[in-house]
Amino acid sequence: MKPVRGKTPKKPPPKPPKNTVKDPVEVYCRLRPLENQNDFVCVTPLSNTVVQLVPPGGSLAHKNNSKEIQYTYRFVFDENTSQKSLFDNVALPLVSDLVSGKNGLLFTYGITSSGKTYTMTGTPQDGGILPRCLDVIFNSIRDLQAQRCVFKSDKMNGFDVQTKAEAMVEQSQLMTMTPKTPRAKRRDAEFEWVQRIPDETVINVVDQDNVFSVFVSYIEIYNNYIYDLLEDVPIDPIRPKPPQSRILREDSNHDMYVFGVTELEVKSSDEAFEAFCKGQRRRRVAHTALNTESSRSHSVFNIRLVQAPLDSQGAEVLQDKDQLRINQLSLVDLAGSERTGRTRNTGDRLREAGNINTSLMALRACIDVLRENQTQGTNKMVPYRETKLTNLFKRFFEGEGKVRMIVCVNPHADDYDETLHVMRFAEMTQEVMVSRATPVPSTPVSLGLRPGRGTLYREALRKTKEEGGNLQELLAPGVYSLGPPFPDIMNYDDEESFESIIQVLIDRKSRRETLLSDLANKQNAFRNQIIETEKENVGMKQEIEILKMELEARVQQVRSLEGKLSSAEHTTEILRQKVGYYERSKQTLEYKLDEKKMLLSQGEQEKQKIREQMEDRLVTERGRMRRIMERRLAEKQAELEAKMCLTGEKIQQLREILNSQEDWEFLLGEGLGPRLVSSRSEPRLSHGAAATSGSQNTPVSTPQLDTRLNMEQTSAPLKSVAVANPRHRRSRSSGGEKWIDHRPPGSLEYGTVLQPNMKKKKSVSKLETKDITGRNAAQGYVLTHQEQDIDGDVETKLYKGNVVPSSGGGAQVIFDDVEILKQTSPTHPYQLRKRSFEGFTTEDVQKNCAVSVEGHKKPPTGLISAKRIKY
Ligand SMILES: Nc1ncnc2c1ncn2[C@@H]1O[C@H](COP(=O)(O)OP(=O)(O)OP(=O)(O)O)[C@@H](O)[C@H]1O
Repeated sequence: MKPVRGKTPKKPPPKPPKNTVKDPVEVYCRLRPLENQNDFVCVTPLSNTVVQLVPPGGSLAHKNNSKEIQYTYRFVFDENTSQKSLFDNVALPLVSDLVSGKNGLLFTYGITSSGKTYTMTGTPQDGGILPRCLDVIFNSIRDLQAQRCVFKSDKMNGFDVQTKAEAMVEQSQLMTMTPKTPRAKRRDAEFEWVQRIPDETVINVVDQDNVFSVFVSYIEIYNNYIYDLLEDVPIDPIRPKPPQSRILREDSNHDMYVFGVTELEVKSSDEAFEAFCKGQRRRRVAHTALNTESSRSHSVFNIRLVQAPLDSQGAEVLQDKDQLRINQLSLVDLAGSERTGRTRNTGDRLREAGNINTSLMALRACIDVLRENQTQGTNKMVPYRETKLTNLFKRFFEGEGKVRMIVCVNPHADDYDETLHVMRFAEMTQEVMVSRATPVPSTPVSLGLRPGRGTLYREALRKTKEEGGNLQELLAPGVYSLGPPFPDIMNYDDEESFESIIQVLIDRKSRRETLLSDLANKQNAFRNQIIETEKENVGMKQEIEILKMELEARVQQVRSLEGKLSSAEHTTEILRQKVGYYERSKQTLEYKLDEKKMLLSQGEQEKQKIREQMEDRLVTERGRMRRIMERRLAEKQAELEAKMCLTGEKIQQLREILNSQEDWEFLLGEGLGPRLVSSRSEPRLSHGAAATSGSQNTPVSTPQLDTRLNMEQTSAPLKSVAVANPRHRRSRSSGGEKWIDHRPPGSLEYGTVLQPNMKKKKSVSKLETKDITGRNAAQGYVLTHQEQDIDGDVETKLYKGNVVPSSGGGAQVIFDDVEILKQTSPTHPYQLRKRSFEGFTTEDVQKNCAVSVEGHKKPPTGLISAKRIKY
């Protein structure tokens, strides 16, 4: 049968369903020893699983009064833990898984100088996890390694399988393509590594019917760029250029891989470690040349183990690509997790630190979402795509296998704040669950390959070698043949030939019997196995039925939830539209409000302007008024002073008259007639000339009211003016008294019954001296005064007084009553408004009357302007 070639294009077999059993991410804590034993520590292990953080004075937490915090991990390794012990506990199970066909991820995490690199790489004297992993892998697959180039990368993260002959051709091509150059003198550090003490551990679970090949790749993620550290392109230290970065691609299994990365097939741990050293060297040179810092990058060392079953004879690898098993152990040394603020970086360093943080933050974010999805049943998208690092890790978190993390801690008190973040994140990481790898038999039963064939073959090979047998013979027929080929029989008569044929047949018969009995045993075993499998099958079927029912119920539940979700989405959409509408309305209103505010402020400004103008005008007006008033005041003062001067002069004259003790009769005897004196400009003892002009100038329609009629002898000297004597006052009620009814020309008839009671009267339009002096003098006097009031009505005032003769022959009228007649309507044309004397409404009348009514102690009842009347 022609073997199936690895290059044959074939559809990959469907992936087996993912294992539902899940294990948490295992987190281990390692404390490194202090550099200076006298330094303060902030981290102390309390037990194998618990570690305690105590905030030192000066830390943020201490300022916030935080207390000590305890974190629990799968195991806590104190500062005395050896590299070997750590490896055995943490990494060895991952190596064991790898050779059993399972994936694994191990990463170290912590702040700078916490011992990540020490844990991962270690020292030549005491290797870390990486060299030990390589040692143990090769210790375990030592004799089971495939010939070089039997497995050949298909450049798409997979492998093809080649025959031995093809592999040989490939090898020779490789050798010619990469001629061996004389190795440069090893540096001391590398030489030390060559002399390292390897780990002797061997894993015994390795399938002896398989062959193995180990491939390693080494990449660095720096500023979110991936660099191939095993690439054979020299770096020019004089004119350094950044190396070519690599991209990530997805393979046919939807796993991410670094496209075009150099993957070296290594046949020993030394060779593998040399590749690692080469990568380290390249990393160092690149970082030195570009003046960057290697501890700020993440380094990923991938070990891929390819295994395939041996063919039925146990001699060669089965030429079936589908039977290849490719598993990976990734060892990751993450960059320091310190934050930018603490390191006070600038420029490129800041960007670098930012990128470290970005990828570490992205890792945290992925872990947070994973936790949430797993613990709360949500289905949020995990942001693996955020960074290259998380994208590479996706296959481990989403696929099957083990994920382990070593959180490295420097217990130094100065690092407390950063360490706190690291430990908190590490503890949370433990809540993430990863599917356990499904146990898959290394050689499928369907292939009908006999277990142990590899061992048998190798044993036969060893024996043949030892016994000096024909190796070719052993290799040619295979271990399960019935024996060596029939001898060539040239002559059938030859006895010896028959003998040898008989011997061969006997051997074959006995071998056949052995094989038959072996077959019968195998059949029995196989039958039993089938029965067992059948039983399991029945159980599984029942289980499947139950699961189906559960699934159906879940599907219903999902449908109902989907319905709710869609209605919620609908509601959300409506609400979103409403919010949009309100937002727009708000904007419009805000715009209007702004406009109003603007108008308001303009109005305010105008108001302010007007106010200022008015204030200016007021000030001007006040000034103007003040000037007018001052001028008037000055005029009045001057007038008053003039009056005062005149009054003083008159008083002086009066005093002189009084002092002269002349007889008043003498004055009357002079024959001087009385005359009407204007009271407006005259004092009580008026000057003759002034009195005459005052009486003549009074108009009829708006007469200037005289409240006193002082009838004096016109030619009398000034000193002859009489003083009113109240004792001389006569009563008007005496029925026989004679009245002078003085109506100035132009007076209107008032034709009412409300006439003053005057039996004897003499009507005059102009008062003569003789009317009130002498023997025929009247005793009463009535002055009719008419004027228009503010309502437009005619108001008639009848001023009544008594004529009192004065001692000098003159006479004086003393007013004691006024009647006011007012025409209010056509039917009652007149109405007596005031019956009794109520005082006088004009200032002049009051003034003169005040003198005339001297002697009254009280004003008459109903006096209108009592205060203005002097007694
Ligand atoms: N467990 C340990 N025992 C002894 N020495 C240790 C241990 N851990 C770390 N060291 C020492 O501490 C120093 C810093 O360690 P290391 O370089 O591994 O830190 P790191 O976390 O990798 O730092 P970076 O992030 O800068 O790469 C080294 O000199 C290392 O030898």
